[in-house]
Amino acid sequence: MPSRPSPPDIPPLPTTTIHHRFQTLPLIIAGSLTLTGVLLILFTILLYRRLYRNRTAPSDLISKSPQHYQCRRFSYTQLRRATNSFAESTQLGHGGFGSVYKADFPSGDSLAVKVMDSSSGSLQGEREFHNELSLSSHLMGSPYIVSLLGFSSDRRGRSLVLVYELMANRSLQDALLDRKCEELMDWNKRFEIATDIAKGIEFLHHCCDPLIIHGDIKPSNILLDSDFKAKIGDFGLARVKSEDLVNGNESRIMIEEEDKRNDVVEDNGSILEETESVITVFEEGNVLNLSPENCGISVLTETEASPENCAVSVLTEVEASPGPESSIVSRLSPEVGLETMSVESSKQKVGSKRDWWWKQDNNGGNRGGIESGSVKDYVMEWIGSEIKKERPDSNKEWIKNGDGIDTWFHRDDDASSVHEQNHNPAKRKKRNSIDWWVDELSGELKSVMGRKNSQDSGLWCDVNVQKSGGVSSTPSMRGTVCYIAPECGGGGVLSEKCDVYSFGVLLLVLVSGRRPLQVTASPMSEFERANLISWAKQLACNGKLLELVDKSIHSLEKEQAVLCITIALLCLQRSPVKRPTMKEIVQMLSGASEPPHLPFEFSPSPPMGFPFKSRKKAR
Ligand SMILES: Nc1ncnc2c1ncn2[C@@H]1O[C@H](COP(=O)(O)OP(=O)(O)OP(=O)(O)O)[C@@H](O)[C@H]1O
Repeated sequence: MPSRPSPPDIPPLPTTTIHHRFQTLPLIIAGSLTLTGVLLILFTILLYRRLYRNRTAPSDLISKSPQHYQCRRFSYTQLRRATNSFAESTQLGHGGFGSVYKADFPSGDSLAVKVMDSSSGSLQGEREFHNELSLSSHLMGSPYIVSLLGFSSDRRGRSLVLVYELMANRSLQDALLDRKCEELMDWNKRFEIATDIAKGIEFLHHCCDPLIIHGDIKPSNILLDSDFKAKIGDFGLARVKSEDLVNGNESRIMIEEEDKRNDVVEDNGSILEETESVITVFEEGNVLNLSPENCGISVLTETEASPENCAVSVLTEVEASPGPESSIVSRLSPEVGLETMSVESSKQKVGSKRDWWWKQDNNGGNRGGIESGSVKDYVMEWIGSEIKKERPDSNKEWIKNGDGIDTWFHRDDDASSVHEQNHNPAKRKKRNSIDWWVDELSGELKSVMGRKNSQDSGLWCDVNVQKSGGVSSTPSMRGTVCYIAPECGGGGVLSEKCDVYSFGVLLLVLVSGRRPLQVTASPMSEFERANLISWAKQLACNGKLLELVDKSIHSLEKEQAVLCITIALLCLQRSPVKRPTMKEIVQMLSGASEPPHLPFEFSPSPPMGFPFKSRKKAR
């Protein structure tokens, strides 16, 4: 029998191979698991970093390393030693996002050191830090700009410090309004300061490359050296002029907007209707903070409240006639009507509401600071409490009877009436004093957004509005209440004409030696003077410009003073296109061009013979 072929011999697997396979499989699995894990971790880290960067760096500036910037890097220890561990005795002042210290180095040099406050977790200080650094190289070469000399920052960006040249007399705010330095009582010095500031802004707008808009011109950002020569500082809000602005697109939009607004004004003859309000964009870290400490309403004592202080007289009137502070509140409210219109980039009208500023309260959004009630009530309550502190026995009759103050508010001897009677007899629509008082507020305060204590307490309400960093053209930039142009507040478009407006307010402050809004204890009849801008307009209409000049000034050059006020009023025109450029202003101040005429709406009728000799220099 044939034998069945035996199946081919399958060589048995070597036991080592089987063993090896059993050994490598788990290794392979473990290896791929580890690799996947590592990749996942890397991916997560990258994702986190990207998200974190987006959250913290709205401008691409922040992604740049500090080494990118051109000024010197100081070690934190070096600065700490030079400031005696940032001792209070070395503090020069403090702003919304940090304190400034005098740093004395072993070399004998003294510098100013600004420590950005990071304690609140706000990103604004960080933004300003990077903004200043990125612009510093463009700002060199002007004698009218404070030099940024260096910085210090650790790798995690927790301690951010900027180092500047030391300006021995600190800010104009401090020297003129707080310390009332004798040197500044000389008219020539004030005029020189005005001219230097104008030249500084002219440099930003017309000379430096790229052109820069400061965005926050105000006395606390004007610094004075040992000779009281002025330089512009604090470029935390500055930004490069955008292409649109360079190409004139912005002007076109503004002209169109202006034309529309003028139509409205024509319709109803009310300046209040002309006011443009804005949609407010609250950003992280910007909290409405209207605590009394932050409010710069000055209620001066009676001794301080000389007429030359242009003060509001609440106390005398409190005694003389009925009507409590609360009457002021009730009278103020209906008068402050604002048309709310978005000036976001879309230029789309998104809604309309009245009483915008006064009505904003803490009930919505991420605002904080006020527990209940409107800002108006809060501020007025504070004014009231200040008055009561001054005169605890103030007449209780006020509370029962508000007629007196009503009567006062309905006085119609204000500039509007003068103007309307002079220029437009057909439209004798009377506007009372409170209209004038609030006209400017409606423009400036609508964009109020909070920030922490600022020592720029020269303002009606020292609440610096939202600042946005970066030199990009994001529409979230803000300036400071009372100095910010109406069209720039609350996210409006920033143009160099916003700086021109702020310069106008600053010029009035410089000439009058007082804050833009100031409440004092002199006669109630002076209440209309509380708002410097509307008071200046009234005086212009009445042909009494020189009444605005600080009575403490000696060696006054009347012609120059009138020139300054006239330029200020030109700068304060609501229409940005009507405001002069900084180049024109420098020419006016230096006498290189013909002296300007008052804007039509503020000129008395018959037009005030402008008391200038021709100041134009022969070329
Ligand atoms: N280079 C400097 N030399 C001397 N003092 C300075 C200098 N820079 C700032 N100061 C003083 O420190 C104060 C605070 O300045 P800072 O720029 O921080 O805030 P501000 O301008 O007052 O307010 P904010 O920045 O909130 O608008 C100034 O008002 C000024 O008195």
